[in-house]
Amino acid sequence: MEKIIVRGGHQLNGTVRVEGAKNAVLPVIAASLIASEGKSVITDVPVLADVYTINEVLRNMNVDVQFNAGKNTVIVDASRQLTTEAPFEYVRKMRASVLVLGPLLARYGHAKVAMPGGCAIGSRPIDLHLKGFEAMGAEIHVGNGFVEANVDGRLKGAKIYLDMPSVGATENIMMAAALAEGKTVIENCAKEPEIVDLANYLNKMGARIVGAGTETIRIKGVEKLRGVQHSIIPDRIEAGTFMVAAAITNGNILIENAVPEHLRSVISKMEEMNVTIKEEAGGLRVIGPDKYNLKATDIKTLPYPGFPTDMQSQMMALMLQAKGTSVITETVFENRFMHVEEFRRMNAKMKIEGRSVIIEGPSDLQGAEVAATDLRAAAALILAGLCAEGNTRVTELKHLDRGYVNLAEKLASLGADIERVDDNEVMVQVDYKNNRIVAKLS
Ligand SMILES: CC(=O)N[C@H]1[C@@H](OP(=O)(O)OP(=O)(O)OC[C@H]2O[C@@H](n3ccc(=O)[nH]c3=O)[C@H](O)[C@@H]2O)O[C@H](CO)[C@@H](O)[C@@H]1O
Ligand SMILES: C=C(OP(=O)(O)O)C(=O)O
Repeated sequence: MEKIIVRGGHQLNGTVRVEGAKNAVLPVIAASLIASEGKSVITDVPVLADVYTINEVLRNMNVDVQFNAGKNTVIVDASRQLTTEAPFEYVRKMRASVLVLGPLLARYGHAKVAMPGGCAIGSRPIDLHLKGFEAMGAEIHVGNGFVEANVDGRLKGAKIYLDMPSVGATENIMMAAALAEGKTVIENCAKEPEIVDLANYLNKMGARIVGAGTETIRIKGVEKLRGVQHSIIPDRIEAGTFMVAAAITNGNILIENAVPEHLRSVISKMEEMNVTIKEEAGGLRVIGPDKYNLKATDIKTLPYPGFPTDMQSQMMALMLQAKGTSVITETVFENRFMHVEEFRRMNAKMKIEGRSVIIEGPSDLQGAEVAATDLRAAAALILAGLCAEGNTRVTELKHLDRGYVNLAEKLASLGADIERVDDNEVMVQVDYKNNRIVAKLS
């Protein structure tokens, strides 16, 4: 079993560049299914396991997908006749596979996708996606582990109010509505930067979408969309993860390509904790205070522009180092605290009370063997390892590889003592496409 070994106690300094956003590239690649003419050329694509998975989902439907990982480019040609199914083997690996539902339904009037189950962070139903399609005239049938959607002719534009601002439902409905007959209005929709990126992409393809990034998105359906070029926005969660790496090690890191406007809630909370953050031409500079000058604070995760749930576990690692009592309340997912037990194995002083975690800091963290429970938990445990005494061994790296490109290598380039090793603790390099070791480095 592969693991990452971190030996704590090193200050991180230097420059690091963030990749294109995982949560933007997945819907953008899914949306490429709608283009019945031309090729889509997607650039700034991060080389992640999830990108390989979404590419496989599309190939399985007869889409021609070329991934040039060296150039961070995916070229999608969906102009031939496609099949309209996504089996469980893909949805199980990556829930974002359900994002093919909207594009397929809009283009072919039919889609069949395996029902995603729950996962380590909560039950994660897709009822709001399905309600949206139903409002546009689709018939939905759920059975035998699949959801099947059908419509005679084209979907019809509709007024759709989302009970909660779901990112995936907003994306799926927006993609479906782009090809529907007439006008669709989505109210109480998600406002994440990744929604805006997807709307920009669809508009370049010929869609007519306004209001992305606000509570109400209006879409005038068109008959056809064509392939275009699009570059993916930078990953705000990867940027936030490096912000914590600087803050937790009393380091000084310039995070290139970070977009400050996408990180306002994270910046403001870290500033409250005494972290210095400067916007520079090249990106964001983050300077951590001495361990005993990090101040405790409270956070509550919320839909954007609130504090992102995808930064919750990394902030928890930082709060373990802060002086005083910090409280984290998770309101987006019902069960995103699996990492708490792992932190406890590292001598963290914290307890769960309902949807909150109460952290008494600063903890004298001790290295231990810990298992990643989801991808952000993987990053958070590595971050805690950066300031723990002794060796921290993080296992279950399949979660990490879904969402971070070479995190260990990037942290090492900033001065961390960290390596990825195989069973025999020999340092390795990994091929994310085939999920196997390609080189032993020591
Ligand atoms: C690939 C991707 O972009 N993933 C992100 C996306 O996930 P995802 O799109 O799955 O997250 P949602 O915004 O849909 O989920 C938010 C909440 O709404 C609930 N819900 C959602 C849909 C639905 O039909 N019914 C329902 O009840 C979910 O269970 C959850 O409690 O947004 C999350 C919230 O910012 C992030 O943590 C994920 O990293
Ligand atoms: C929860 C996440 O992703 P996903 O929705 O793909 O599981 C995440 O990126 O932290």
